[in-house]
Amino acid sequence: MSKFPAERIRNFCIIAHIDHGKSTLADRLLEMTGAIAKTEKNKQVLDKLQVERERGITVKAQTASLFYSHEGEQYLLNLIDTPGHVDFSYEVSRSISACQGVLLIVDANQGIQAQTVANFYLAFEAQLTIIPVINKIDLKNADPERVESQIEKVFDIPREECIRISAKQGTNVEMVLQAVVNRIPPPVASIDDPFKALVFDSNFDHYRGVVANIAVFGGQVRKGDKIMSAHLAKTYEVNELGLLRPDEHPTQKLFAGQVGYIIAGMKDVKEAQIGDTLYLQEQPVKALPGFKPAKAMVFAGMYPMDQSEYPGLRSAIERLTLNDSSVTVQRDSSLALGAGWRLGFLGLLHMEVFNQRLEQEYNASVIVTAPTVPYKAVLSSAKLIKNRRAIQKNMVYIDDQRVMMKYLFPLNEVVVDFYDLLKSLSSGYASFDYENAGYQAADLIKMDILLNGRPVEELTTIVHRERAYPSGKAMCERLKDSIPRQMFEIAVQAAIGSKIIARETIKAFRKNVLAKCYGGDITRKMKLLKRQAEGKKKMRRIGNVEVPKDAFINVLKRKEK
Ligand SMILES: Nc1nc2c(ncn2[C@@H]2O[C@H](COP(=O)(O)OP(=O)(O)OP(=O)(O)O)[C@@H](O)[C@H]2O)c(=O)[nH]1
Repeated sequence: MSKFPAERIRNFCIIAHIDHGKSTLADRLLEMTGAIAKTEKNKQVLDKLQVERERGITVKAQTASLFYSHEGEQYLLNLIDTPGHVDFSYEVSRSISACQGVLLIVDANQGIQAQTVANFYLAFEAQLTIIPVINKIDLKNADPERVESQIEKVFDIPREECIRISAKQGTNVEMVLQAVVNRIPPPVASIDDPFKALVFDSNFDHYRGVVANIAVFGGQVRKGDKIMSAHLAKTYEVNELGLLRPDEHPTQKLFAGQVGYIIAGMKDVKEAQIGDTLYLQEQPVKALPGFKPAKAMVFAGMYPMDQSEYPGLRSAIERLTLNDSSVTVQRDSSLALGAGWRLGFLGLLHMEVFNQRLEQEYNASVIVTAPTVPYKAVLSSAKLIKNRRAIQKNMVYIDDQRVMMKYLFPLNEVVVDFYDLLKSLSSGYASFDYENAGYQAADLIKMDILLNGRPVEELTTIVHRERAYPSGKAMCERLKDSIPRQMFEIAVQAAIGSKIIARETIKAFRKNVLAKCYGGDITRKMKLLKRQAEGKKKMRRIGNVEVPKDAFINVLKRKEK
């Protein structure tokens, strides 16, 4: 690719509340600039992961470089599509650091939602140019007038700046491209400076090692150059580099202002830290500011199904955390489950997605324990503090139909199923976002779960004293439903210290899988026994009780989704 002057480069990301149409707009922009063909098959092309396609959500930010001709000049537009769900907002803040502007998409029917507000502030604080785009104007009950009023009121952006589009039908999408060129400033990056690039994302490829996504803030880099990373000060030779269109498109060089990928023989995942600065060996530079580390909100234990799978699972977790640096990892071990890790996530969906990616992309099978939130314990005898429930902080009317409320909540109340509950109570109309407000004193106690008298440490929870009885009862009931009957009776109990507060009994039952097999068809018998053995692999033995691995996470959910 020929050298592209920074004045004709625009770096922007698409941010929005979940389902407001980011990925659909990205598809249209890719089609209109010829990056992908216009076919039915090309839907949500930037959602590459299996988990994204299955769940219909974006979890990873993706980059695509587009060429766009405007008034006789060719522009290079670097687009980053970002996730909408609260649990992945870290991806959004990282993407923003590589951009000068954002397209803030708002659904013409739903209007401003919690994530619209949270993402707006991320962009606003980073002082990026914000282009409001009202999407889905083709919907029967679209009300772009109302949404424009909301944007004016909540974000103080004049309504004239809003672009009304239908990403699905392609209406006015050309106006979005023009606005990107006309309103977003080019990156401030000079080709005459020494090479300096920010690693804003990275991936592990089984064959080529680390593939780092970089934004070039100065100078240029070419294949064969010797580069160093500020973090470890190790030297690497650039093997390959290029643009993401959205697939890798190798080039000879990357220049100031460009966004692309680089492969430089980094074999160890620890070598490509997200937020690191790359520079030429002979031209050291001052490191770029990098990122504030993400703060884990939900913690859970992860263990291999079988201890022999420990090394494999360890490298899978290391590689996946390279791709998702917001996960924190600490080694841990448990009597029942053996050696494993304690992982920190930004939320429950984040945890589920990480688990699913481990299984799908790394073929790793794991046991996940019940999620918990961080507490600070004061070890003193009687310090009883008043219960603190949600406290309302403020309330703003966005218009006559919507109100934005701020509450102070115990995190424990929010992480497990608050989001699902809020959605179902409000028939899907309410949305929410949260940020850490620090620790608060509360009257909490430790509740154990016992199976035939033996405590299952993975299911120990910290609960509010007033909630202990109903929560113990509910956990016992759910465990009763998740543990299949076995050859002996099983007592499921919840206890506070030595006091039992709830109990359920699972009756004895002998499952004879051969019962229906009359006569002597040995191959059929073997098949049935094999299937039973496979089922058993998904179980963990605690004392003499076999517990399905899903039980560890299922018991904490109040309702099935
Ligand atoms: N009617 C209509 N539907 C749209 C339009 N744009 C997107 N949709 C639909 O809205 C749904 C969500 O669109 P996506 O593009 O996946 O939304 P997203 O914002 O990328 O979602 P996340 O990445 O999960 O946050 C899909 O069913 C789209 O087909 C539009 O202009 N009109």
